[in-house]
Amino acid sequence: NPTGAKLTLGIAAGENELDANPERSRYVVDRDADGEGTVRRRVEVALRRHPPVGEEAGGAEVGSKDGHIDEVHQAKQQILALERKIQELEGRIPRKYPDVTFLNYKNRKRILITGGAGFVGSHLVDYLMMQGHELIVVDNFFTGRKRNVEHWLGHENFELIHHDIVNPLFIEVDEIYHLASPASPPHYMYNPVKTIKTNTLGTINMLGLAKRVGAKVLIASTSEVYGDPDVHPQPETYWGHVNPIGPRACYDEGKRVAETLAYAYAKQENVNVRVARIFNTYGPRMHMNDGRVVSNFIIQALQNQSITMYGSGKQTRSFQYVSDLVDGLVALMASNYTLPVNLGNPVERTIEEFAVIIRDSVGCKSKIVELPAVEDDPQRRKPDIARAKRYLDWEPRVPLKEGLIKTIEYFRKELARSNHSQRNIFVPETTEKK
Ligand SMILES: O=c1ccn([C@@H]2O[C@H](COP(=O)(O)OP(=O)(O)O[C@H]3OC[C@@H](O)[C@H](O)[C@H]3O)[C@@H](O)[C@H]2O)c(=O)[nH]1
Repeated sequence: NPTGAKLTLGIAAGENELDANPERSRYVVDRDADGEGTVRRRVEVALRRHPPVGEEAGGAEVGSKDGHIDEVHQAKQQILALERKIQELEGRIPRKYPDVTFLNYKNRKRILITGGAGFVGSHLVDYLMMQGHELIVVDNFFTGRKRNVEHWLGHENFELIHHDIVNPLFIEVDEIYHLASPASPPHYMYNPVKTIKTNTLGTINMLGLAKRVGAKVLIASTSEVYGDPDVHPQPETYWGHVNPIGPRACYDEGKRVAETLAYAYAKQENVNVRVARIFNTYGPRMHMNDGRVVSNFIIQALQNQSITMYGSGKQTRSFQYVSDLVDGLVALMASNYTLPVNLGNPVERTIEEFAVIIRDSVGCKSKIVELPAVEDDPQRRKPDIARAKRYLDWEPRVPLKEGLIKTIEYFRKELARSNHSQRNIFVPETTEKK
């Protein structure tokens, strides 16, 4: 609560009046009179009808003193529950924003981040906000969540717009980080047409906006443009090996078109573009139901469930921690380098090794089970990051073990939170074949 005003619990019918209230008592939770009235919640608590003494013939029992005590006790319990809820809500409203750097008008940029409420986007928001820039976050909340950016809500440098970039957007900005798109295979395969639209129409809209207002635009592409690669590790000069009609094509080909569009706008319309090919990334704020290997394995391990390996587990990936990616994105935007740049951690591991690392890091006894392989699953993946090193002076700094500790801690809290609010076992989304 930025104003410092206290939330208070007001009781429309005070405790002493409960006896006299025949129908319901209404509890109104409101702020102190701070003039804002922004948080206002009403909770109606249905009470058992308590007729005034003597209302019912021979009803001495109903209106008895014991009945009374019951109801007062019940009401007290409900008040306690409400008070706990208020404490929880108060905790969620930041009392104070992090201290952002002050930038003067000349150095402060207006920056649009599409998908800014998502996993990667929200970390980038934090970084750029701390640097003192003005941020406009656009998200359709398909996979993004308000929770990821709620700590900035109300800040004078921050704006959140619920908008789907498949539709045009007319705003004035200096830079655009175009991150919007589902990125987890089960999510992007869930609605392939929407995934293609986001990466084609959405990208056209962002490039059109960049052209109109003269903004620099960074397109978030992916290691998936290399498909199931027959060159290893993958340099940016490799053209890839993608099945254009397979289940992953909506994303792989969508991102390939996004890159093609970027360079077409650069050539024809002089738009200043940057293209980041992002390799597998993990960290806090991944959705529990993300469905990618990091979140699935950690959640399974934390619950002592079997760790689900798709196929033999001999396929490889290279995992980068999200803060390294954010550094790379910012460095790329700031650079003069316009060709695609791989951003990923080149330490490669098999998925089986990865399962063991997670199990050991969590310290559980989960079995590692083999499920049917995923169609068109890339078999080897490792970025060649020579270009990023040379032109951005960038390379990942966070070792896997260190990043995993933070990520496991995050998922531990997420699980506690979800168990508290609903069920006991959380089953991560998997592409397990039935
Ligand atoms: O529960 C699981 C989930 C996944 N896996 C396997 O783990 C590997 C990694 O799978 P993920 O779903 O995490 O991610 P993928 O590498 O397939 O795709 C990712 O590539 C890079 C990014 O652009 C995207 O975030 C995403 O498309 C795959 O071989 C997959 O089959 C499992 O063995 N078990």
